[in-house]
Amino acid sequence: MKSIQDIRKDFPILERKVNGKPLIYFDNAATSQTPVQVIDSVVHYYSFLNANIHRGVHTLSQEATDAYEKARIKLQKHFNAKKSSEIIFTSGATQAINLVANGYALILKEGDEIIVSASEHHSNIVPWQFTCERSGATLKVIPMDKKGILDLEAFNKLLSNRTKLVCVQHVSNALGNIHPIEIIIKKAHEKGAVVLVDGAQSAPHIQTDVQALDVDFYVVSAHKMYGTTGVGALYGKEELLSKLPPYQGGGEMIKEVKFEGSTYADLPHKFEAGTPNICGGIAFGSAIDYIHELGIENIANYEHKLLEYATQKLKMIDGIEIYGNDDLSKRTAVISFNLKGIHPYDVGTILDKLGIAVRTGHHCAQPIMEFYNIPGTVRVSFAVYNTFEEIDIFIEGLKKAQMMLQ
Ligand SMILES: Cc1ncc(COP(=O)(O)O)c(CN[C@@H]2CONC2=O)c1O
Repeated sequence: MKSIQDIRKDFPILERKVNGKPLIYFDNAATSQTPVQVIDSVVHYYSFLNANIHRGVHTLSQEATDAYEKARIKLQKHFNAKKSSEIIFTSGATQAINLVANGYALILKEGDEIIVSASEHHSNIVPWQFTCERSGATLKVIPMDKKGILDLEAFNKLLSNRTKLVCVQHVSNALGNIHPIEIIIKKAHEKGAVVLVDGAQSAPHIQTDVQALDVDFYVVSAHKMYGTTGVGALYGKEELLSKLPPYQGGGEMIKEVKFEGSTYADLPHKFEAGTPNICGGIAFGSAIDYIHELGIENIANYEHKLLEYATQKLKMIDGIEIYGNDDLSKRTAVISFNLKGIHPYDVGTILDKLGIAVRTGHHCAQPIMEFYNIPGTVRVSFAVYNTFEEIDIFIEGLKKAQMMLQ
């Protein structure tokens, strides 16, 4: 992998100052920054390719279609899907989950059960509550321990022939814990249940092979993996997507429209109603190229070093409480913590004055905050362009905040 200094040159935003200080961007779990390779892809699209896709007779439309479908193939290869038609472009992980949840709202019935985990992001809880409200199915929750580790014994007891869906995150956005989805998928399949894995926080750091995992649905957001906002993808097994009713009607997704009734397009278009985020999809392909240029293993190994270094420095601060798995080998580079007697929001506000961007609050994981009986946490999350020196500045800033706020 090229040097971190050379990688940083790929991200123009890292030249920014915030409140007169060099930006230290530690909010990568919320959204990653965008390399010039992806920015150039956006500029190129609107400078040379912009046209509506799929049915245009003119050259521009064909070129834009080719670029969009090439990006789909890049995603297929990156996630090792059997077919490119198993990759559905969405506006992000949230829409991808809602697409599946709305379909199953028409399939499930009273007495069926959906299992989620106590660690989920709201995007992988609320859509399933909709599904249950609309179908009469029941939502069950895998509990976690005080380190945020899922209780697999309890999961086994929850599983039954009533279980139709198991929907869990691969990595916790609030704690960074990596969950054992291989075991979860195996156990769920033994009971005939379908598994959706929320890959929003894992895809930027963990190479995911959907066929090896035998996962049924897997969702990602481009903006968390060096792409742009407003685009993501759903992977689904062809045999399941074929049976899933579409929840968005309109152009693109039809074969024939008659007032007496309409027929749907083949995959993937059945689930891609309307004009998609063409530019975002093409730029997503450029983001995948960027990840391959650096090597996802190299990215993860470096981020892990940052995680170890920051954890070791944080643990030396009196009055700090760090949440999540103590075994850093089972974590991505996300650290949620609190300083005794200090509200996370106040810590984040002071760090911002020092040019340091962290996230504070419940991180769209309110059940986790309720479990710990806290209003929220301070969350730092690293990416491949962060440095050990930035961590040192952050630690000094944190100590300053603690002195000011105690
Ligand atoms: C685990 C997880 N699932 C789903 C989502 C939803 O992704 P989209 O917003 O792209 O649809 C997020 C977003 N992560 C939030 C966003 O800001 N900070 C976070 O931790 C997430 O972390």
